[in-house]
Amino acid sequence: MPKLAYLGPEGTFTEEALRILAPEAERLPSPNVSAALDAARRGEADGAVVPLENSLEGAITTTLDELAWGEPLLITAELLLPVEFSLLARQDAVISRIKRVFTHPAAITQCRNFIARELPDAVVVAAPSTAAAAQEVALPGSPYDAAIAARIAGEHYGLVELAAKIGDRADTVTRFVRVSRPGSMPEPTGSDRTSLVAFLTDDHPGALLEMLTEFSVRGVNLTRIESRPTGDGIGRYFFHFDFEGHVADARVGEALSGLHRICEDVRFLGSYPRADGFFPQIKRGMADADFTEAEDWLTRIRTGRA
Ligand SMILES: O=C(O)C(=O)C[C@]1(C(=O)O)C=C[C@@H](O)C=C1
Repeated sequence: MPKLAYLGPEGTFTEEALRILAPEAERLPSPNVSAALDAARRGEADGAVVPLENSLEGAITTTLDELAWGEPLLITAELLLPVEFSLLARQDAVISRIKRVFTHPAAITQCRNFIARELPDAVVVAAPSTAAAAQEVALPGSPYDAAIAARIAGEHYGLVELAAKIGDRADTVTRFVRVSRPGSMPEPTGSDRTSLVAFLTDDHPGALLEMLTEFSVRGVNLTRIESRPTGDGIGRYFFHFDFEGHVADARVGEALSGLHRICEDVRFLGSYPRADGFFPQIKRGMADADFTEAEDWLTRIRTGRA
């Protein structure tokens, strides 16, 4: 039975994602995303499940940076989880008397309208996770009056639900990934995604365009691009890419080789089945057979057999 670290404690959305991605796994709650990934790196767990992006808020930057800089980890699976938030408090609480709210920063962003409308005078404080907030609010002497978390966290920590579905949008989803130490990779399915980070050699006009061209000329469709600061000064960025296809696909392999040639460094973050099951249309001339045929043609020319 694999052991997977996750952003805990019990009752986080990440735990819900883990239960769906790996129902058989033993669960190791961690206090934050970095700790969950470190548990996987150190071998205390066989892998980890962490949030990567949200349909309303965008990238979970801690996860992006951890995957870019720390000891390499590979994404082996992804999951899209609808997220619904509740306002949770101790027994007998009333909304009008809530002055201090505790929750994860991602939840603050996703419930901005509710907070402005229903809790205009409340101070909202960032918690390590939504479930950590619920756990804290349940303590008798807690300085917080309410938590914003999943309903299940309220049930788990004995809180009452003062308001349900308080997110700004009903259709918000968070994308979670399962990661493990480099080793075996999921086989291509035809409905795959690949992730990587690329570091520029130097800053020059068209540097990003040159990287994008490596994808574009091979018909590789990007599904996410993100720039993140390198930390070396204002204006210094590296890039995260998610795109359709598997590293075993010729067009993806060629795009990766191209990036490797023009970038200072490229870190491969894994090829894995897409959660939405979408099978992309492969552009004319970009299927594996087209690459093989072109390679054979070139060999015939080079060996004087054309
Ligand atoms: O705090 C949690 O419950 C989490 O699993 C983290 C997290 C996130 O980082 O985005 C996950 C889903 C929601 O978008 C809000 C918080």
